[in-house]
Amino acid sequence: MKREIRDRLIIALDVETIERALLLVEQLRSSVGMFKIGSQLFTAAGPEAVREVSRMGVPIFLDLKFHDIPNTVASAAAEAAKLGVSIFNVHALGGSEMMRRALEAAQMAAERGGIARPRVIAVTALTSADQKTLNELGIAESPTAFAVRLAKLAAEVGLDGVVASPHEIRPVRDAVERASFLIVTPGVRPRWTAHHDQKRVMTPAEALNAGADYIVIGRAVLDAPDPARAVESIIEEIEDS
Ligand SMILES: O=c1ccn([C@@H]2O[C@H](COP(=O)(O)O)[C@@H](O)[C@H]2O)c(=O)[nH]1
Repeated sequence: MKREIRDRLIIALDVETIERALLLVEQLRSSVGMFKIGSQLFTAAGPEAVREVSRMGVPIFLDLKFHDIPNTVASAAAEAAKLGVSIFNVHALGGSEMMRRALEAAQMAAERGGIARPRVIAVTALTSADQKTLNELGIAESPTAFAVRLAKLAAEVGLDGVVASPHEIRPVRDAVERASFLIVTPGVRPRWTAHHDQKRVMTPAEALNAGADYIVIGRAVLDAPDPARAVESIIEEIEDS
């Protein structure tokens, strides 16, 4: 059971340098299943950050949330596949053609390179968004209805899953019949941390119990004086729940 929980933890390497990222990977690799490289590290250090972390032999979720015209996203998707990441994502708001082209391009690049295709997942409603945020954008639906609608679109296109807040896990599972549909869930907070800018939050245990395949954790671990100890505390909190 303990192994199973560890495998479902993704640590967000939201740091400024490759050196700090590699140190975190070294400290945490035996405690977590995957590492996420997002906008901060990728903008600071580029694809070399992905290559360096990859050299450490750990799976990577490339969280760049591609959202552009289909041709540009397809080209970026091919590059993501060539980097050998396990998962990358696009914004579902880019629409079905954009998502389909991303999937096809990743498939083709992986076949050409003789490597496994990364799983391609879609961001639904950002976990930092609440009803006010959606209203600002002219969206009257609740965050849950909005996220479920986008998840269904991603599933229809054939994507492998979604990024969804803890509050949308059960509704998405109910709406998408595919058992293998991956749900990756940020916006989780152990009992002992602040919510920061995250709005639709639950604890790690609640998110896993609701059916998340993976939970993503950043600041609760990155800001801790001892990141390895913070991960162990999170695992203990999950086991005690
Ligand atoms: O809807 C989303 C999509 C992605 N994220 C990313 O997950 C981590 C969460 O970090 P915390 O410090 O644990 O809040 C971060 O890299 C986000 O870019 C998200 O939070 N919500």
